[in-house]
Parts: sequence; structure tokens; C-alpha cells
Amino acid sequence: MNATNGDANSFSDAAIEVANIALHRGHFRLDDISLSIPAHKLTAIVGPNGSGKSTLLRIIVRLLKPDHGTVTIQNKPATKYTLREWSRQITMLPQLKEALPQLTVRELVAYGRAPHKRHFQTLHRAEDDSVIQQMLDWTGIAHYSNRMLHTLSGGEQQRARIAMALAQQTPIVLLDEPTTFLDIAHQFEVMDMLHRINRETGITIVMVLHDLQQAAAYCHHMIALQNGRLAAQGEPLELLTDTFIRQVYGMNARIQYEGKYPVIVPDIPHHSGGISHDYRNEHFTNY
Ligand SMILES: Nc1ncnc2c1ncn2[C@@H]1O[C@H](COP(=O)(O)OP(=O)(O)OP(=O)(O)O)[C@@H](O)[C@H]1O
Repeated sequence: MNATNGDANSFSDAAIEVANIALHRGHFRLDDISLSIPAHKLTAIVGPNGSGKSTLLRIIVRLLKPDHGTVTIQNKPATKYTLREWSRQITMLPQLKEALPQLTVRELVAYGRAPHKRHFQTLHRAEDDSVIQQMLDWTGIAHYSNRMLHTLSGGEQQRARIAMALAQQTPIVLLDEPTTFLDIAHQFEVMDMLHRINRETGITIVMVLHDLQQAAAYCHHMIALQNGRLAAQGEPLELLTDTFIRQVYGMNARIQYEGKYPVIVPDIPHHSGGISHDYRNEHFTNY
């Protein structure tokens, strides 16, 4: 496998550098992670469920304090930023797990402007309004702006959340599973949108993704975790091999290409077990 250590992948223009991070949480241990995330690029963090991806993001944004190791953001130790500087430097959109607040789409996106307000300022400035409108436009939800969040579909809610994160206008944005709950067409729309925003604005975008095909097709850099350890980091199309899938996910598969788009073809056993023709027939004849 094209596994690498931190040194081989450190970038001269790194947005985020993580050195020798370790953290114990219950039965889980994030172990000696060193990695570098290039500035102005799209980076995917991948790995099996429970491998530590969200934990790593939470350490990077200072929501969790590691037992050991350091995080450096734009060449400055993360711990040296004041709260105000920090909120203008980096933002993270967590996984969509909890109920959304009773707000309209525009009100939610306006929350992203909070770090730009002066003390005791309650009203939006004209500049805030223009950023809010721009993010509504970028994410294609301007026509929903007065709708209550709970009336939106899962995909529309996800776009509203991404618009809120972008409205913070930080040079680094971390998104934990931004395509969750989206149908396949909307997944590609969101990936296209993030790709375009990255290209046009140079924002560093780091995403936890489960779809390795999308990670490889859209991202410039990929980091793979496995069981709390760094399994690999590097150029996604170089990393994505059948050996990588087997070693990181414990699954046999082949990688084929449709043009430049990698397609993972799982090795489904047809003789016994797996999703065989017989199983499907059995399933439908039961009704
Ligand atoms: N507060 C906590 N206390 C104890 N263990 C925790 C806590 N939070 C997370 N963990 C454990 O840490 C491990 C890593 O969790 P994490 O959410 O980082 O994984 P992940 O790679 O993002 O997973 P997924 O792809 O399923 O979202 C899991 O085994 C999880 O149960």
C-alpha cells in the first residue's frame, strides 16, 4: 500500500499540520497521527466507520484536546490563536445528527456571520447581508431562504448548513460528511459546488467522505484512517488501489476507470453468500 509517514507528505504551503497526535477515548485510541493538509485544495478524509475521522476533525478545530501532539494552522500553533482569530480562521460543519433549530434558511445562514459582528451588535450590516445572499446563491438555495428549516428535504437542509459554514468566510472549512442524506444526483451537485467554490475562491476545504470514488474524482489530496491510525495519505488516484481497499476496508474489489472517474467494483462471491441471484429471488417470493 502507498502508505506514507507525515514527512513524505508535508506541503510547503500547508493549511493544517498535525504532528504526533494521540488521544484515548473509552475503548478508542487515536494513535500517533501526523499529516499535512495542503492550502487552497480539496482534501478528503476517508476510512471505515469508527476509524477516528470525526475525532480527528474535532481535535483540529480545538473541540477536543489531544493527550499528545500538536496542530498547526497556517504556520501558527492552533493553541496560540485567540477565540476571535480562531473563528475567522477555521470552521467546521459537524455531521447532521441533531434536530435543526426553529429558524428560516436565511436565519441559519446568518449565524455564520457571528464571528464578524462587533460586541453587542445585533443587526446585520449591509456587508453581512451581501455575504448571506452570496452563500444562498452559491449553494442554490436562495429561493428557499424564507422557508423554515424543518420544511426542507434532507438535501436542502444540508445545503443550508453548508451555506452557513461558508458564510463564516474562513480560509479553512472542514465538513464532516457533507453528502450524507443526499441522493446520488444531489451528492454530485454538492461535490461540484464545493469543487467550484474551491477553484474560484481558493478556500481550503477538508471533507470526511465515505464515497471513495467521489473522494478520488474530486479531491486533490486524500488521508485514510484505519482503527485510529494513519493508513495512507497522498494523491487520491494514486492511493486508490485494490490493495488499499483490502488493507483499509478489509474488502476485495477492483478499481476500473470510466474516463478519469474511478469505479470500485466489489468482488461479490456468486457461488455462496453475497448478493446472489438466488437470494434476490427468495426475497421477492416471500411476499
Ligand atoms: N465521547 C466518546 N467517548 C468514548 N468513545 C468515543 C466518544 N466519541 C467517539 N468515540 C469512539 O471513538 C471512535 C471513533 O469515532 P469517530 O466518530 O471519530 O469515528 P468516524 O471515523 O468519524 O466514524 P463514522 O464514519 O462512523 O462517522 C468510535 O469507536 C467511537 O465509538
